[in-house]
Amino acid sequence: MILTGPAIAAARAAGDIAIDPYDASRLSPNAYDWRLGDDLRICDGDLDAATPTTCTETTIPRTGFVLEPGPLYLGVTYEKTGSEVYAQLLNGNRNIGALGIWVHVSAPLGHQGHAIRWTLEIRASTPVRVYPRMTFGKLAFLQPLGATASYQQHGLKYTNSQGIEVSRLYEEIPGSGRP
Ligand SMILES: O=c1ccn([C@H]2C[C@H](O)[C@@H](COP(=O)(O)OP(=O)(O)OP(=O)(O)O)O2)c(=O)[nH]1
Repeated sequence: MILTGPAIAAARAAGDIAIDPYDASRLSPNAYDWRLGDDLRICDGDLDAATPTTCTETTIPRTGFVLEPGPLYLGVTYEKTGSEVYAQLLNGNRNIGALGIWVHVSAPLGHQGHAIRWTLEIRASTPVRVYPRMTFGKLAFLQPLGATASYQQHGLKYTNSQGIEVSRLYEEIPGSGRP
């Protein structure tokens, strides 16, 4: 089941959902309108799943930053969101899709028990200028079914994520160039 906007507001008031900073006017019928954070990492060259990705870091100026087709950009949500009770689905929205922007690459799920500023894997289909703290998509909350589970308790790779993080899949690949 997906939470309605009023249900998201009520769950936040009850302490079951954290959205920081929060702005009630960003609620829509079934989601919260999240924003693009200020920082961006531009991934360098070819990527290798067995090696930590190297990136060039930048801050998106108030005058905007042009995303180009081709490079993979790692961005971050402006909001820190999380819930011990609900799972989350982070996506773009109609406005962002119509600008040819992918806000993540095949990674929409936020686990229960994981409160973070999300890492975004951003791609552009055509050159497009983006601005810090612009609305970048919709965040939905889902009522899970089954025994209680928490990402935090499982101590998975991104448990202690602080802002933008590169893929840590290299930790799983035997003989990889792990640091
Ligand atoms: O684009 C995304 C997708 C997910 N997450 C966060 C939320 C989620 O709770 C966590 C783990 O996501 P996922 O389960 O997809 O990670 P994984 O690649 O399977 O790694 P792990 O082994 O840690 O589960 O990462 C992001 O920051 N950005």
